[in-house]
Amino acid sequence: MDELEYDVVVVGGGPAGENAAQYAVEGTVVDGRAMTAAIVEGELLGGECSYWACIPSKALLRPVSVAGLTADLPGVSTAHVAAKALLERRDAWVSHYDDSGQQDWAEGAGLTVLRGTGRLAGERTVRVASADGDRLVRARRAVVIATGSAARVPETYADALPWDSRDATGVVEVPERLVVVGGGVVACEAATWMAALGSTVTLVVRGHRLLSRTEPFAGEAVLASLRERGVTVRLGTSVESVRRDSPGATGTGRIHGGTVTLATSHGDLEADEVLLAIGREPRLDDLGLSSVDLTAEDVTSGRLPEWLHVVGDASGGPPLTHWGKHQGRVVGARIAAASAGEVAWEPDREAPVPQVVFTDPEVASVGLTEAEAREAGHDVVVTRVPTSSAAGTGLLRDHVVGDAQLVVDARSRLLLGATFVGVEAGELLHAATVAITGGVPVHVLRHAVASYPTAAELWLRLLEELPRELRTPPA
Ligand SMILES: Cc1cc2nc3c(=O)[nH]c(=O)nc-3n(C[C@H](O)[C@H](O)[C@H](O)COP(=O)(O)OP(=O)(O)OC[C@H]3O[C@@H](n4cnc5c(N)ncnc54)[C@H](O)[C@@H]3O)c2cc1C
Ligand SMILES: NC(=O)c1ccc[n+]([C@@H]2O[C@H](COP(=O)([O-])OP(=O)(O)OC[C@H]3O[C@@H](n4cnc5c(N)ncnc54)[C@H](O)[C@@H]3O)[C@@H](O)[C@H]2O)c1
Repeated sequence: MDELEYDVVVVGGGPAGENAAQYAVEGTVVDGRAMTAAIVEGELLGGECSYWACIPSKALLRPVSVAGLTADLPGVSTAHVAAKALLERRDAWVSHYDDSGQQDWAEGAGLTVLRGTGRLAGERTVRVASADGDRLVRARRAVVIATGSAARVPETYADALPWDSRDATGVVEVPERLVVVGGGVVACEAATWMAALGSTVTLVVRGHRLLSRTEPFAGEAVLASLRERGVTVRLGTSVESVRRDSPGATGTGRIHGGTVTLATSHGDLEADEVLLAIGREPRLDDLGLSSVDLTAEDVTSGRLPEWLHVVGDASGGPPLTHWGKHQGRVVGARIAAASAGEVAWEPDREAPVPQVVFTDPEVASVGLTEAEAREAGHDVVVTRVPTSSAAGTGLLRDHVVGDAQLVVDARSRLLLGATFVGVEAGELLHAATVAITGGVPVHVLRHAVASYPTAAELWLRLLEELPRELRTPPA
């Protein structure tokens, strides 16, 4: 069997793994020699994000959102979604599922790409299996697990071959009637683009609200908007069994067989396809963890030997590309510093996790919700204003929906969390992330002047709503 050796071996070439490898080797010279790293990738370099998740979903959603905007903006003619052109835009953004551009990037960054499936085969050792045979790859310094996550498919659904998020982002055949199970991010975003492509969408949600990890007002705004665009949303509804006529593995994005019948707690539903969007799980099975006496739980709880690291969705942390990339940069820098006998600098304050849900209206949040902050024992002050309350947001379209909210700790005067719903929500969020990361007290934040008339003036509205005693420095 061929044997290879690198300083760092990263298993999984998604955004998290790519960043870990890049930061480990970038400019790092040890004993007069540049650090080397290999990325082991079993499918497409660039990972789920580039081909089946963030990129195709946002390529599909942006024109839908712009078309909605033109219908609400006098002075321009109203645009309509053209399904074929929309799917072509998606295909262009996923480079027609060809990763040669990513391969070029990796080589340019000095990284070696090993094609095949990686499994741990003892300490600092990865066995890479491919059609050309197996290779044993040894890591002089570190191995990084960056294998991402896979959609959850419970037994109840398995025989019906439901769509998962890969089918929804890679849609080729648009089902006439689509049932989406789940009320989270994938469900809300996919319902938006599938309805725009012409499906009659029914969202079946087990809980009593959408986007349950965000502030209730955010889920309510998305619920109203989905209903307005013709999506039927059934809250508090559980799926008890699923039956399908002649299921068939027809390929990603194609309808997987005949009519699907879902028996729910509120009666039967029939559809041409069912999209399962009920969460994801770290991809840690079949990774050879037992060869180093570890379990999947050891990995997700961080109980790892010093030579082994985990980043991205595989870590069990927030399954978001930017978070996985951040973990990748931190771990890569730690490996680089340790190789040089140094310790990488890291801030004391834990970085907050931002997220933008690209529904229309957008939902953007960072840090703690009001409920989470109270549960954590903070002395909480909440300030909330309509998103329409700044001239800069009002100018952007005729009907500005949604609210913006800050959650502040009254004792420290620090921002604990922020939620923006509506126009420019995703862009308004970063100021909150900066304020939390930098520990900027709200009485100082009031002096960060936003230009008139931009959406950022919403910050002024929010900070003006704070109680007077929080608007000036403590005596
Ligand atoms: C529909 C959808 C939309 C999303 N939209 C967003 C968004 O807008 N913004 C956002 O921040 N996040 C979004 N996410 C989440 C985002 O896709 C993930 O958080 C991100 O892809 C995780 O990156 P990763 O590198 O950890 O894993 P992945 O991107 O999953 O990459 C892991 C890589 O490892 C490879 N691999 C796995 N096992 C092995 C093995 N044993 N050997 C070799 N290779 C292996 C896989 O082939 C894959 O290429 C979305 C997710 C979905 C499902
Ligand atoms: N814009 C973005 O940042 C973006 C977009 C898409 C996905 N993502 C990431 O991908 C991850 C996965 O997304 P997701 O929507 O699949 O998961 P999610 O965790 O956001 O939502 C899952 C939903 O399914 C429900 N659910 C769980 N088990 C169920 C069951 N057995 N039956 C019925 N309902 C059930 C949950 O209550 C929840 O409403 C998210 O956590 C998110 O971080 C991010």
